Formats: sequence, structure tokens, C-alpha cells
Amino acid sequence: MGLLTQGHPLDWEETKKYAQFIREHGIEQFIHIYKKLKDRRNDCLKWGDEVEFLMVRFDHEKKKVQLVLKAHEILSTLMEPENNNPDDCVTLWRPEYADYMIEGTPGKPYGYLPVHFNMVEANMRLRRQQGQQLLGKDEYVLSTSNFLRNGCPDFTWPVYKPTPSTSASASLFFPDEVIFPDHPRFKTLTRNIRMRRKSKVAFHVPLFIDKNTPRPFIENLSIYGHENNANESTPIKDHIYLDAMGLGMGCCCLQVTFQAQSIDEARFLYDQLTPLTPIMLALSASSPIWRGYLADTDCRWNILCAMVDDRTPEERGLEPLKNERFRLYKSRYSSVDCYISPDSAMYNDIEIVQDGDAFRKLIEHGIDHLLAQHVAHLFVRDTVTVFEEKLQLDDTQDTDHFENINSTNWQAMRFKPPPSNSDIGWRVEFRPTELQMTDFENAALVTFIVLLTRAIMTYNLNLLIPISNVDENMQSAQQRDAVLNQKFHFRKCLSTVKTPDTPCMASVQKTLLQDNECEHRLMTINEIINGSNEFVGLLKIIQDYLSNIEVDADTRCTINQYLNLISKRAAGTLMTNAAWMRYVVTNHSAYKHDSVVNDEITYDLLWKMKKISNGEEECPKVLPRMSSKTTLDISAAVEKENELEVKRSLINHYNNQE
Ligand SMILES: Nc1ncnc2c1ncn2[C@@H]1O[C@H](COP(=O)(O)OP(=O)(O)OP(=O)(O)O)[C@@H](O)[C@H]1O
Ligand SMILES: N[C@@H](CCC(=O)O)C(=O)O
Ligand SMILES: N[C@@H](CS)C(=O)O
Repeated sequence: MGLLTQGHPLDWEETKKYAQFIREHGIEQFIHIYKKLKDRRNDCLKWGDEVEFLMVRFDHEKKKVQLVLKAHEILSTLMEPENNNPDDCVTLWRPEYADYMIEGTPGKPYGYLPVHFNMVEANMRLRRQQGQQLLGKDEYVLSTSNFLRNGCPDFTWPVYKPTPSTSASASLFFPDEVIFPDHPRFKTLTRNIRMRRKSKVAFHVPLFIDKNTPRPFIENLSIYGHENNANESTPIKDHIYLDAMGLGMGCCCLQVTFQAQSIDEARFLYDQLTPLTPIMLALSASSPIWRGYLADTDCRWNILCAMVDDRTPEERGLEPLKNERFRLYKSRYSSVDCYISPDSAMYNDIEIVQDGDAFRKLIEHGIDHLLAQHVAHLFVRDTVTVFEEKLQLDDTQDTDHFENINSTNWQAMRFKPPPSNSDIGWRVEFRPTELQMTDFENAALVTFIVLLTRAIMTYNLNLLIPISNVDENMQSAQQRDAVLNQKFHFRKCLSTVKTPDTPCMASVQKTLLQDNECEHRLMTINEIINGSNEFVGLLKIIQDYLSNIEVDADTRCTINQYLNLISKRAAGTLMTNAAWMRYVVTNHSAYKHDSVVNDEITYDLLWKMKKISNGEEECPKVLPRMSSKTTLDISAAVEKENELEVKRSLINHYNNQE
């Protein structure tokens, strides 16, 4: 969830007058943060996850399930512990785009101790329970990236009808009442993105063609009062039409934020995690159904890119540049365009559009080329939300104008400078992962990515490939059954001159490349994760790292189960959530093999997911038997860890004396 400034939002006509003002002051603010905090060192490694939950209501008689619009009712209760005692809460809650969403994070970020991995799932479960307790009969908290019938008639409870001629999104499908009502950010973003673009957002999702799908399949939108004007909102043959910010930002994901020890380490992490964004997207795929139709893709990514795409026709290259400053190749929700560490420069091989004035100013103030380029690249965007009360700020103290632009560049990774007046350090956020139906799976994905980060830093690994290949991978990742069928550019040799000679790294890593030989090649997800004769595999590196640190038995047992899940998903012996959802739909007695996922199928599938997530039913096609040792109470393990630490330092002390 982005910056939540309180106040009165300006309308689009007013907002656009301030675009340059916000940009200039945002850059000024970044320069102040940079100068003040560039030498900050030794922040400890902290990290935390964010889960965006959905709330649904089952009507058992009608076999129908709807999104329940209650976030505005329950959030104040969920946030009570934080309001009463912000330094001592187990969970934190925030609103999200839609009134059927709630975003939960752990009360405090986790730290460097391995035992923290054992808390992740328990904390996620607690969040699910906290949300659940505030819901009524037949209402449930679910975790999945996209509600299957989002945008279908009557898809919410209470029911609202779309009003395309007056609503913020102008959508045929998504009523304004579904947007979270208690903070103006969301509706303002919706309206201003449309106004800036000069038309409503549009995307056509490729349809999965089944044996009885009408051919050609062309949606009849006249039932929604749509007039066929031969523009981008005209239905396209064999595609599902989407037209609202809420059909994208109303999706849920699983994010992980890391605090690095220094700005340099944060930049290193940002770059090293970037090639992993498509890999994690493919492994976590969970969105194969849109507006009640089976799609030919498995992920939310391209849809979100389109649903917040505020570029004008000139910026999109549809009209010659006349009034705009740039041709922009991507939406503000997009994959990463450039690496930011000095050592990564050679892999920046796509055009990086940047605000020239911002770049010059950053350079003048001593910011190096790559970081200046990154910030100037983010600042090609105009602000799309401005609050009247937040215009005149002290640029030496406030960071709102910088945050305004940074937090509406929704890229697969986000580089986050320390907030003003806080003890938080330089952070990076990993943003592509789709949400899974169980806490076990979500905890497994988070643990995998955090462990990999530790291993990358400890062993000084290098995962970089040209950014154009990351972009290509991002598209492959979204294809149906990408884990089974797609290949991804991945670096052949991950070790560097600084990598220690652990047996694992020495075995297959140090193969020297021939002259001019490409550093990367196409691999399956299975090879990337589980390894092969030629490639070590990310899991082996993690196992090697784990064998070199002390991990208590319970945590080790939990981690092993998570890594087992990741391994089997990558090998294809366990299905992704997306593949399993397709399987359930296509084997449902009410499915007519016509690509339609009707109310009854949705009801049965989500009821099954509710039972699986609450441990009432197993799902062997997707999950191993789950028996992790996850716990909220890690005090015993921490005590033991502290005792060991004391013993270790005593031994060191005596050894040094000898
Ligand atoms: N000092 C820290 N270091 C690392 N992670 C942190 C730190 N403080 C908070 N987090 C974690 O960051 C996540 C959310 O942080 P934050 O409040 O910055 O996100 P946000 O405003 O929702 O950001 P975004 O819009 O970028 O998702 C949580 O997982 C939280 O545990
Ligand atoms: N829900 C969005 C992310 C929202 C945010 O930036 O916090 C997604 O699925 O990617
Ligand atoms: N939740 C996202 C999308 S609206 C944000 O606030 O930036």
C-alpha cells in the first residue's frame, strides 16, 4: 500500500498544474535524504511480508459467492492495538484499493535470527484469524490473487451497479462503491489516471479456448450499455475485456521488504533480486480466471500494468509527440527498467527514459550516474494524487513529494530510501509474487526469497542478466503453465571472485566461460530451482547456506518443508495454484467447456480453497502434507540462541587470550 497522506485531494485540472512543482520538490527531497543518509551504515538486516487478503460471503442456497465490502467497517478494530500501543503489536493492518481487501503485516519486522522464519506462517495465520473474527456468518477471509468473478454482475455484497457515465473509472463492470471509501487516495488515483490518459484504461486478456467456446468468441458488451465506438474498448476476438483500475489494483499479492545495512547493500540487493522477479511470478502463478472466464495466462501482472496505465496516446506512441515530453514504453506499473548498482551498468540494455532536468540536478549534487538515472527515470511520471494541505513542505525535512512519485511507480522491485525522522534504513521491496491460498505456501515463498537473499549476500553471488532478458522472462512467466512449459534466461555461473569455495559452489559453479560466450542461457524453472548437471540450482545454494549457520531444530524442520514445496512446484510434481484452479474448473460438472466460470463453479472452488486454507481439507495436488513447526512464541529459541551467543563470545575471548 502506498503513501497514505491525509487531506483533500485536488481534482485532475488542479493536480496537473502541480506536476512540475511536485517533481522539482520531490527531487530536492531525494537529494536531502541522500546527503543526510548516504553514509548511514550498519543498519541490521530486517525484513517483513505483506499479505493482501480478500473477504468473501458464501450464499449456500444460491451457490454464489460475492466479495464482501467491509474493510471500512473492520479496519478500525483491526488497527486498535496499533493505535493504542504502536510499539507492541503482533500484527499491523492497512487499507488497500478495494473495500473487500485488507492488508496485514507482522507487528514488527523480522530480524537476522533464523528462528524468525518459524514465525512467518503463524503470524500470517493469526492475521487471517483476526480478520475472520470480525466477519459475519458465511463470510470468510481468503488469500488468492484475483477473485474469479471480479467485475461480473452482482459480484459484491452489498450489490452495486456500475455507473460508467459518472463513476471515477467509467467502468462497465466495477462500481465506485467497491473502492475503499475511507481514504481519498484510491478513488482519486482512479479518476486522475483516466483523466491523464484521456480515456478509460483497457486490457484484453487472451481467452483460454475450450472445445465448446463459441467461435469466434466476441463479448457482447451491449448488455452493459456499451456502445461500440471502434476504439480500444471494443471487444477483441478471443479476449476478455477489462476496463477498471479496480480489476487490476483490486488484485492481491505477497510482498517482501528488506532493510539493508547501507545504501550500497540496498542497491546491490535491488539488482540481484530483479532477475528473480519473473521466476517468482511463474512459481507463484495464481490468476487464471478473469471476469468469470478462463484465461490463457496464469498471472495478474500484465493486467495490473494496463489497469493503471495513465500514459496519453502520445506517450504510448499512438500519436506523434506534440504536447508530451516523452514517448514512454511502459506503464507506471511495470517490470524494472534499470539496475542501480555501479557494477550492474553493463546489463542496462534497454532505453531508459529519464527526466533530463532531474538527472542533471541529481548529478550536480554528487549523486552517481546510475542512481541519478534510476530516480530521473521514476520522475518521468506526473503525480496522480495531490493533497491540498501537503503542497508546501520543508524539503529538508519532508519526503512526501518524493514518496508521491516513488510510491506510484509500481515496479517489480522498489528502492525505498529511509523515511524522514525515523530509524528505518535503506530498503528494497520485492513485489511480483502472487498470493497463495494457504499461509503455509505464502510463508514458504517468503522464506525462500529471504533465504536466497541471505545466501546471495553471504556468498557474494551474481545473478545479473541483461535487463531486456528480465523483461522477456516477465512475459514468459505469465504464460499458462509457465513452470512446465517455458524457459527463462538465467545466469549460468553465479559465483564471483569473492565467492567462497564451499563444496556446493565449487562443484558446478566455477566453470570458466569461453571467450565471447554468453553468460546466461535458457533454463526451465526446474533447472533454476533444483539444478542440473550444468547448473547448481538455487535450492542447493540455500541448503549450503543453511548448513553453515546455526538453526534450531524446529525452524530447520519448518524450513525444510517450505523448501520441499518450492522444489516440487518447480519440478512440476505439485501444481501451481493457477494450474490447480484450472483443473478444478475444467473437471467441474457445471463446466460446459465453453471457457465460462459461472457462479456455481466459483462457489465450489472458493469453498474448497476456504477449507484448504483452514486445514479442513487436504489438497495433495498442490501441497505436501503440511506440518510445519511454526509458532508465534519464539522466546525459548531466542533464549537458547542468546545463551549460545554468550558461550561463543566466551570461547572467542579465551581463544584470543591464548
Ligand atoms: N525497518 C524495516 N526493515 C525491513 N522491513 C520493514 C521495516 N519496517 C517495516 N518493514 C516491513 O515492510 C513492510 C511494509 O512496510 P511499509 O510500511 O514501508 O510498506 P508500504 O508503505 O506498504 O510500502 P509499499 O507501498 O511499498 O508496499 C512490512 O512487511 C514490514 O514488516
Ligand atoms: N495489489 C497490488 C500491489 C499494491 C501495492 O503496490 O501495494 C498487486 O497485486 O501487485
Ligand atoms: N495499493 C496501491 C495501489 S492503489 C497503492 O496505494 O499504491
